Amino acid sequence: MLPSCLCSLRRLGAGGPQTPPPQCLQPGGRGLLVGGVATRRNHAPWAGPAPRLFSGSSKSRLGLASGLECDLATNLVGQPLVRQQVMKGVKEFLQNPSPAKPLVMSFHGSTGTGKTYVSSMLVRHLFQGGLRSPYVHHFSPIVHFPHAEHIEQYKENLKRWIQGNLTSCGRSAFLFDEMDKMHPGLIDVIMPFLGPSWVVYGTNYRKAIFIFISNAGGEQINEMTLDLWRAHRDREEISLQDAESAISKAVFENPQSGFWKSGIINEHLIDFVVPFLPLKHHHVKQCVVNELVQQGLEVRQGMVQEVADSIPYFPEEEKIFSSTGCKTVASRISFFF
Ligand SMILES: Nc1ncnc2c1ncn2[C@@H]1O[C@H](COP(=O)(O)OP(=O)(O)OP(=O)(O)O)[C@@H](O)[C@H]1O
Repeated sequence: MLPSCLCSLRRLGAGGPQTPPPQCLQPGGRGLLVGGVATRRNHAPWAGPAPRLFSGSSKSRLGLASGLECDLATNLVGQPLVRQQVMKGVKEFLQNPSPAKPLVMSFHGSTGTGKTYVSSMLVRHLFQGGLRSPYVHHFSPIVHFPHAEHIEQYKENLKRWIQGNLTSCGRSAFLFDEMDKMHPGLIDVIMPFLGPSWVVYGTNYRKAIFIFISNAGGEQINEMTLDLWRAHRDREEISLQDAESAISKAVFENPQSGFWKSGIINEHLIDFVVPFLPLKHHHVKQCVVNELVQQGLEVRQGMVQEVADSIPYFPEEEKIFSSTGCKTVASRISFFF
């Protein structure tokens, strides 16, 4: 049973106007890691309380989780397993004032299935300002770690960046996009931050959130979903265990993957491996409707059908699952409107 629909509250500013986060804000607290180099030092020791959103009771933290749950239920199309897994992780984590380890989730699936969408939804509910919050750190290999020859420097910078920001504010989130494009070996530098150890370099890192996003395992998930469809079974019947082992195998066997031979996988540091399933035609139609509503445009069924029909589907013959998920929906609407 869903909680009463509170999801519009934060979007409308239920947390009040966008007040600057009073706590955890330290000089140099916003900065960018450009080309693997922090543009501002961010290591100021900070003894203040956690950000407002995290400093309340476990009840008020669970209120944030309810908002997320509602948003996922209302806007995320065709991914009940994702909803279930993400909410399980977030609720358990927020409920516990003293978590045993950071929350580490890894999102896998083919393009346009909602990985980035869900991660930004998650941080929007948990952090005022969402992706723009100074406590949310978003890394993209192409932007932040572009040159393989600088990997040692990147490792040092990344470790210092995480350490500095977690020393300043333990309730921070770190998003690693396009893990399949990350240089193998780089990500292992953050291993000490992902485990249950109480203190690393003098700080408790158990309250952080780490999210990895990648296409790795997407083909295997699609294949498993297709097999279910051929067996006349629901795509949601995909077993989490099977999906997890297929994903682990796929990332582990790919020498291009950021997780290749990674201790993060070996040491089982990921708490939730979240498979994003390929979307069907009717899901794409729902994405079109959502997009029209969001853009304030009139929803005309004929046009919804046309946009959904214009997207490529696989397998070639039966055309069951969208090859690009809902990714191109927004850009296509202008052609048909
Ligand atoms: N399951 C979904 N439910 C609702 N909207 C979706 C879903 N999947 C994708 N979308 C829409 O498509 C857009 C692109 O999706 P998103 O960026 O999350 O894809 P992705 O899985 O991260 O893809 P990629 O692997 O290419 O980065 C989203 O901003 C959202 O509007």
